[in-house]
Parts: sequence; C-alpha cells; structure tokens
Amino acid sequence: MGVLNREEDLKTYGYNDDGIVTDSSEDQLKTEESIRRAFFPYTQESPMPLPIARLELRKLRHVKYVLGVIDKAGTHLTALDASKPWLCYWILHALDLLGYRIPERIAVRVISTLQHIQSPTGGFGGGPGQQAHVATTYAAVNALAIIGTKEAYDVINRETLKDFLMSVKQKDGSFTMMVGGEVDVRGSYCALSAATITNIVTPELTANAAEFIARCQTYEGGIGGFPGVEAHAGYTFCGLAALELLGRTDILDLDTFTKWSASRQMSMEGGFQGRTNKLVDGCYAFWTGGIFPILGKMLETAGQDQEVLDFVYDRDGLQEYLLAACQSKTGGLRDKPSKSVDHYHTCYCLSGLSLSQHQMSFRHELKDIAPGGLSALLWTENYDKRKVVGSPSNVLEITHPVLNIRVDKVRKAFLHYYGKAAEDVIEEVDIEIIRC
Ligand SMILES: CC(C)=CCC/C(C)=C/CC/C(C)=C/COP(=O)(O)OP(=O)(O)O
Ligand SMILES: [Zn+2]
Repeated sequence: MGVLNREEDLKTYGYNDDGIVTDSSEDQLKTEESIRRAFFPYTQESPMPLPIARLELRKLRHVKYVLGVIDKAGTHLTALDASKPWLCYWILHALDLLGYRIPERIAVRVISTLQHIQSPTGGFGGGPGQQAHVATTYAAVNALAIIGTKEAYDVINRETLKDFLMSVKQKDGSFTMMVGGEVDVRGSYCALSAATITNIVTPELTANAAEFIARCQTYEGGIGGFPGVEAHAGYTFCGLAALELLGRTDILDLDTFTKWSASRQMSMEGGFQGRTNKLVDGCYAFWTGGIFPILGKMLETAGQDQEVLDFVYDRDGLQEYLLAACQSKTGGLRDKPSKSVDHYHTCYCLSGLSLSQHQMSFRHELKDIAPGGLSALLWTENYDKRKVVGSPSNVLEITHPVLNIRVDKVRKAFLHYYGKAAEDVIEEVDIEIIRC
C-alpha cells in the first residue's frame, strides 16, 4: 500500500478515507512515471526538446538481438524447451517485419527442428517426442510459411494435421488445446489459422465454431478464454480473428465490442492494456491493436465509412509508446521500461507497430471470387492512410491482420496450398489495386 500525495492522482484513482491507494493503483502510477521519463527528451519541459520525428526504430539492433538469440538457443533458453515452434515463429516473423532476409542457415535449422517435432498422429508439439498442441501447431505452420519454400511447405503432413485438428474439435464448436487438454478460444484461432493456410478447412471442422466464440463475449463486450470468464485482449484477438476466418463476425454484439476495444488504449501511455484496470504492455500493440483492422471491416459492413477507425484508436499514440518506451538501447523490445526484452515481446511489439503504420482494408467488392479460406487474401494496404511516426525509415514490412505473417508470405503459401484458385484471386486483387 502506498500513500497518495498528488492532487491529480487523487482525482484519478480509487483511495480510501486515509488516502491509501491499492498496490495495483500504485503500480499504475509507477508505470506512468517510468513512461513519462521515457518521453521526457521529447517534451517541452526538456532543456533541449527533440522533435517526435527523431524517434527512431533501431532496426539493426533489433536484428542483432533476434539473431543473437539463435546462437544462445542452447543455453539460457531451456525454459522455452516446450515452445520451440513459438521461438522459431517469433524469430522469423520479427526478422521478416524488419525486412531482414531470412538467412539460409536459419531456414535449414528451423525446417529440421520442425520436421523432428511433428507428431506421427498429426500437428506439432513443443519439442521432440512431445504431444501435439494447437498453439505450437499454429506457430509451426506460420514459421514454415514465413520460410516459404517448397521444402518448408512439404514438412506439413496435411492429412494427419486434419486428423489432429478434428481430434481436438468438440461438439459445442470449441477446440481443446491438445487431446485431453483445456478448452479455450486460442484453440479456435490456432486451429482455424493453420487449417486456412494449408487449405484443409471442412464443414466438420467449422461446425458450431462461431457459436462457441459468441458465447465467450462478456457483458463488457470483449471476449474471454471460455464462456463466463473475464474479457482479455489475447482471447479477444483470437476469438475475433477466428470469426473472421469463419466469415461470422456478425455473431458478436458490435456496440459493446467496439466500446470494449476502444477503451483498451491508455490515455497517458498511448499503448494498450489487455483488460480493464490493468497496466499497459507492448505486446498488446498486437493483441489489442490487431482487433482494429477487423473491427474496421465490421463497422464498414454496418454502414460506417472507413474514417471511423480514426475515432476508435490513436495510431500515433501507440507508435510513440512502442518507439519511446518499448525499445531497449541494446536491441529487442519489451512490455514496458521496467521490464527486460524477450523474443515474444520483440515479435508482438513489431507486429503491432506494423499494423498501426499500414492501415489494412478488406476488399469487400472481391468477396464473390474468393470463397472459403481464400477470402483471407483480400486484405490490402490502404496506402493513403499509411502513418509512420518518427523517422520515415521506421516503416516495417506489412503483416496480415488475421494470420500475422507478412502479406506476401500469405500469398505465396496460398499459391502453394490452393493452386489455381489462389492465382485467380491474386490476379483480381492486383488488378483492383492498380485501379485504385
Ligand atoms: C495465439 C495465442 C496462443 C494467443 C495468446 C493470446 C494471449 C496473449 C493471451 C493472454 C493470456 C492472459 C490471460 C494473460 C494475462 O496475463 P497477465 O495477468 O500477466 O497480464 P495482464 O495484467 O496484462 O492481463
Ligand atoms: Zn506482454
């Protein structure tokens, strides 16, 4: 417990008659203070204020940090031994967003690692001999799609993957995370994302899936892990992205969903929190920030114009938070200034930064030529709405708002797994972009 001593804090935070704040309110005040310090060089109070244009994304340092992880992979990363596909995905996607060509030696190593951990009964576990899990399966499929070679695509046994996904599918439309494991909405997203990329979606796989996710929408408007639990951005992104892949976002209550999502941006920090009354965290730049392109599509379908998103989410504020408070001087990105960098936060801070720089729109007019999973190809950048805070060189490569791998890697994977049907859709999208 701490004692309040500032008039404005008293106005903002709950306190008891003795002026005592709770531990969590104190954490909030300390977080704000550390972020104020990170922004200080750019404020008028600073002796020599720097323009915001001087905010720089230290791309080379982040590349070095990410590559350094690979050489240390045998030593301090034992805690991630059950998450090898995640590590592969976080590393590859971060490099890809930074525009760094994936080195051949890394691609070879990832392919061999993932080959060894594919389960004989389908899907991927966390490491050799481990039981298949839908989250590590999602990460493995994304990692292989990022490498994007025939050799990488051919690692995936689509027949057994289909069997594995059906073995975790429940009658009520939910998915367990592994055979005999817990149900939660991450399972729905991971299963549908992997199935969409590899073109193995069937009516049995999708039956009741949207209805289950709708049951996870809470009274606040966001989505919880399963029916009856608190809404959280991690689960909200998963539930929403899964509904988008199912073509069923209409099943949500749009008003409360919009209100909950817009309320996750922190007014002082600029970054997002994951749930009500919690702290800002850089990774929510993606888990919360990733909601907005899909929400934009929902609002457009409901008759709003594209500009509506500008009132729902402050892209400058988010970018300033990521650039000023989440970058370590020595490379890598983090949750907040008081935390250390890690691969997960580096990947998701960059994913959120990419989405806030490039406003992605869905090409509604092409929906008829892209049945089923192929409509995931219809996202393109609305170039007029590109917004890069700080140095123009901060611009990142474009990530897909639903699958979170680069849009060009999505196209390439779809060409491989869907063949001619994907070719036709890509051609139409390209023609449409030229027309714009
Ligand atoms: C595809 C996939 C597997 C997605 C994962 C989604 C995700 C990030 C879920 C978050 C889970 C959760 C409840 C975190 C709360 O942690 P906390 O209490 O430490 O954090 P908080 O205070 O910010 O809520
Ligand atoms: Zn985080």
